[in-house]
Amino acid sequence: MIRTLGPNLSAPHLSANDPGFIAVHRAIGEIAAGRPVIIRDGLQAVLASPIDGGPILSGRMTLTAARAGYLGLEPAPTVVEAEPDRAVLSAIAMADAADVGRHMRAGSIANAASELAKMAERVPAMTLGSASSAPPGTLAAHAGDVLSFRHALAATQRPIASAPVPLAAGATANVTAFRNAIGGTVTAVVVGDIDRGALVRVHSACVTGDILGSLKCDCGAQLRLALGRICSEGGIVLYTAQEGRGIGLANKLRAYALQDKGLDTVDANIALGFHDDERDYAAAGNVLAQLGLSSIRLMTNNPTKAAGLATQGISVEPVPLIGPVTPDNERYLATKKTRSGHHL
Ligand SMILES: Nc1nc2c(ncn2[C@@H]2O[C@H](COP(=O)(O)OP(=O)(O)OP(=O)(O)O)[C@@H](O)[C@H]2O)c(=O)[nH]1
Repeated sequence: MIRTLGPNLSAPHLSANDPGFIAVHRAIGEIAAGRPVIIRDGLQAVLASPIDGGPILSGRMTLTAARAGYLGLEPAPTVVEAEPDRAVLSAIAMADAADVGRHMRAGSIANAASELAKMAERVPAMTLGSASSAPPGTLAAHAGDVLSFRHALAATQRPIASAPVPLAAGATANVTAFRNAIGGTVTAVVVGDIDRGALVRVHSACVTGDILGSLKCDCGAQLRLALGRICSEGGIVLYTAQEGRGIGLANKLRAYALQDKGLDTVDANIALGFHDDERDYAAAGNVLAQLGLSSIRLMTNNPTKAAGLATQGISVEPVPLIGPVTPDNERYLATKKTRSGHHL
């Protein structure tokens, strides 16, 4: 049983109506579309553009601590200075080996640039240019607001619509779409009367496993097992939009390509500049609280997930959820056990 010390009371610095929050939301859209944005901090202002899709602004590019460490540099946020060439910079940002020349420790603007790229589901490496060269109308966001954004966003989940849905797993669920201030969803699938100690699965989206039936992971099998259990015993599946452990589908497919070259699932994430797991459980905790639950039996083998929900003020008793081991997912599951500490 994982017990909490109390709800997470640290107040977000931003609220969804603040101009700073709205500016970051728009900046994420710009980066997702491959357009540069200005990032300000105090009197400083820098133009930033994603290496995977945006224009190359110069040979200066941000790297996360994870990517810097992977390249053999000090594992700290870094700015490299290289030839202003897409192939050279892309190799430094995401190839499995690359030579880095001049580099220096990154400041808050470069950190915010990498964070914006992550939130736009791009590789977290941004080329940097002079803000004075930005075309009129270029969006600007403040570095501090970028770095506070996720925390503020998690508190904005609201139920939008509900309907009964008959499930192949054997019961009719009440399905509710929760939406946050920028449209991100958590889907709550509720069967039966929910009370203290309810059986809950907080499932991270996996298009390949859940929908396509990929055999590389155990996600689809776990989802079906969890739906089967709530249909027979009552409970909740929260389907959260955290594809690829929070890096997004395109980056997960990049990670798969690196895995085919020999990296395991943890190192593939790190090679792309991400943590091995980019998820947090603030949105899921927020939705569980709105469903009136402060104490749950959580179907998971992942101690980080149980601890993540506990920091949101939910008392968690983990319940194992073991899918079949197959030749295709054997290595993936072994890595989850030995490197990510899953109880398998
Ligand atoms: N980055 C990355 N994500 C993956 C990979 N395989 C599956 N995923 C994603 O991992 C998430 C599921 O995480 P898992 O670690 O399998 O399981 P978990 O949810 O942490 O743990 P359980 O609660 O025990 O299932 C989903 O978002 C999948 O899209 C992979 O090789 N790389």
